[in-house]
Amino acid sequence: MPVEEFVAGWISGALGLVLGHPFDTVKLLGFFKGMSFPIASIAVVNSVLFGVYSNTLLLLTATSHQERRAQPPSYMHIFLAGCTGGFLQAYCLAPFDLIKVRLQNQTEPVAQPGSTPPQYQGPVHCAASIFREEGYRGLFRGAWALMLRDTPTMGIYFITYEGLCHQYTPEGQNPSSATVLVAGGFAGIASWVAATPLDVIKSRMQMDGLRRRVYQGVLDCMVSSVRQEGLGVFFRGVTINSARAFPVNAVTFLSYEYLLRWWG
Ligand SMILES: C[N+](C)(C)CCCC[C@H](N)C(=O)O
Repeated sequence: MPVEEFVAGWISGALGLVLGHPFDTVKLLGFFKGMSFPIASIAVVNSVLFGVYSNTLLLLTATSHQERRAQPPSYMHIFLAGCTGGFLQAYCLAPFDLIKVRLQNQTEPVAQPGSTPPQYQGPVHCAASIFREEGYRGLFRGAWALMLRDTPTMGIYFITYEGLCHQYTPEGQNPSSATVLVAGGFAGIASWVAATPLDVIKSRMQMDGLRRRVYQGVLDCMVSSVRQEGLGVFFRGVTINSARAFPVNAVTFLSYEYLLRWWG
């Protein structure tokens, strides 16, 4: 099994993440400041995404990453490989994302003298507390919504990227850096716009269970959110998600492409 894609996915994901971090922190007005935890989690998650995507394409089309420029796979195959990558990465992402959301939603200031300390002191403490209070399954709270969010939208992600690269690149050549940046940026926006409704639901499910369980499941969470707040609830955060998605995914795809060209 070719491993370059896993490594390239890891490094490129980390670079994109460094760029997107300020947006991510603003998004929930939280104080998720440390970089080491997100870097560690993106290492796993992005390498699973790109590694599984590329190896699924290899299975479906019997072409390696290098051969695919000359023999481009069909959009159906790209979509299926993207969905497979998205599904598996969502499973790996679930506990990390849960911890991120729980930490970002803590509004108490960090350890001020005299005040009650925040419930979670950091990522490791947060993971341990969830495990203690909500069990192993607690670490996967919201995982279903996350899989529903990422499976189709990672298909959209790769289709947009490959489609735009194909459109602006002469037959058989590698796309230029500018093309990769723009195609990557728009791939990020397209998939985030499509993912935002389930992103909202996912975050609510992840916050549920802290005190009293409010939602019975994904569907119940959707229905009661729409009843209380109207359909607009599904677009909450779509602007900030898109603003973040462009630079993050432009850099992610650029470094991914260049690392693979460099090694291949
Ligand atoms: C599928 N979904 C839209 C959720 C994400 C697509 C892009 C993933 C990228 N690591 C990022 O953080 O932007």
